Amino acid sequence: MRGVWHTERVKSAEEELMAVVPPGSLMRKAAFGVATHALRLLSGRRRVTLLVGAGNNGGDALWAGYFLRRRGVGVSAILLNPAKAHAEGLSAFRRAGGRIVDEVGTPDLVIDGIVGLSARGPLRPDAAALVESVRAPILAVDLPSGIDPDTGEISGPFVRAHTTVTFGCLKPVHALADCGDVHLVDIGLRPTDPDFVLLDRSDIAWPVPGPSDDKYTQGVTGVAAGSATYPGAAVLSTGAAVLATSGMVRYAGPAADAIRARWPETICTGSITDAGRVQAWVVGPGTGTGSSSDGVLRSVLEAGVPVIADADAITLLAQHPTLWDARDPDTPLVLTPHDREFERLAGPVGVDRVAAARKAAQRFNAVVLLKGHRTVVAAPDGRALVNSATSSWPATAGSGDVLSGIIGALLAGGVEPFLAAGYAAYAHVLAAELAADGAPVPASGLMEAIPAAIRALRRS
Ligand SMILES: NC(=O)C1=CN([C@@H]2O[C@H](COP(=O)(O)OP(=O)(O)OC[C@H]3O[C@@H](n4cnc5c(N)ncnc54)[C@H](O)[C@@H]3O)[C@@H](O)[C@H]2O)[C@@H](O)CC1
Ligand SMILES: [K+]
Repeated sequence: MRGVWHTERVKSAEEELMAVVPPGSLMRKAAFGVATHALRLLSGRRRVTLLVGAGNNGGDALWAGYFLRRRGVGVSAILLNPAKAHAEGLSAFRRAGGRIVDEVGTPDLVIDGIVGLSARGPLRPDAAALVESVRAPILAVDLPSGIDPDTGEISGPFVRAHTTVTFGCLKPVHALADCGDVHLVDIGLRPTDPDFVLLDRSDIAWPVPGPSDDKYTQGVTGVAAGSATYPGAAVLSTGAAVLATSGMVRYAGPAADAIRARWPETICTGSITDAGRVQAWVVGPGTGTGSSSDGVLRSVLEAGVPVIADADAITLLAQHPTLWDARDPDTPLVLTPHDREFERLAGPVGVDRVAAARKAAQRFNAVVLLKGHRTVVAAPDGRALVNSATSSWPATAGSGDVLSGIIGALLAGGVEPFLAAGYAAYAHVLAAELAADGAPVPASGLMEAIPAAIRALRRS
């Protein structure tokens, strides 16, 4: 599990550290890390251009230029604001034989030291024009300039980085925006209590049966999904639950025939009232928002077991707030909105997706999984994680139905709701990657790759 810290917290941790280390040493450590990664990217080629802004980010770039010069690399620097360029960095760079130029030229690598942690908003026109003229790969110092450090928002021209070299700890931009390959350089910073986390494969403890388990003890997943119009949503959600657990899956709803035909191991009933006992309910995919769906959602919320409410269930909760009263406040609930569903429920997502999910999680006393290329999971107790897609293949019809089934299986297996949502998001992305293998994949293919994804997770 890797932590991510907001820039204000990073800056105060840096200030504390700077007070006890020799002046300038942090910047030189950071810059040495930049130069090391630049040499790797250059792999023998020898021309670098630095884009140098007015702050310490530019200072890092100039010191990196100094270290590169000492390794015999030809380094030129464009000073965006010559009067405010970092004084020590600039004199070291000049001493080492670095040149000040006006144009990017044709280097093998460009180092972006335009702005770092203190920047807000897109690149200004002069910087944007320079970046536009770059043809070489760009190594960003700390973060790609023009992208908001705390939210990853892109609101105008920005740097497309091949690689980002950052210092001390990860900041939100590294989890929420495309920074290329991200490398972390240790400068001695040791912040605690991250603002949110990123899960690694090795963090995921998928529930597996033990010698004394039977089909019931592993948790029975109930699925209340699908309709005459959308039986496929039920097939995908139920199938995902079947493949994500070796416990039992019960289906209740109007798509029972389709489920029986595709998933013979499922216990099917037409109605939620005679579904039997389950340890978690999945509700919402493809149910529609009519009065019978409203009744089903009410019954599920009253059942007193963990619930994952997806798709139409979210719209129903937004349309009929009295439905919330059906839920015992202690009943764990996971909501899995995409942006439009989120807006119906809690207002516009806005630019800070983590803050939006966190606020909604507190308001609804539920785990909120906000879907996207970067999926955010937030818990009512303030915990949050971000799970990045490795491609956009999961953005396909029915993909969300599959995700809901995986979450349901994990909830039924006793995984706590925040981690159930996080593990499911991770496995979902991995299944999509394995199934796609470079070509479009339908949601049914993604679903069929769930066992391969779990196998890969358990091997790591
Ligand atoms: N504080 C520390 O201990 C360390 C800081 N380091 C570096 O210092 C950076 C932070 O430095 P600073 O706080 O000086 O700030 P920045 O280098 O992020 O730049 C701030 C400057 O850019 C201007 N600016 C803000 N938004 C802009 C925009 N959109 N376009 C153009 N200019 C803009 C500001 O007016 C200010 O002059 C980090 O990102 C990192 O690279 C590293 O040297 C490691 C140690
Ligand atoms: K930068």
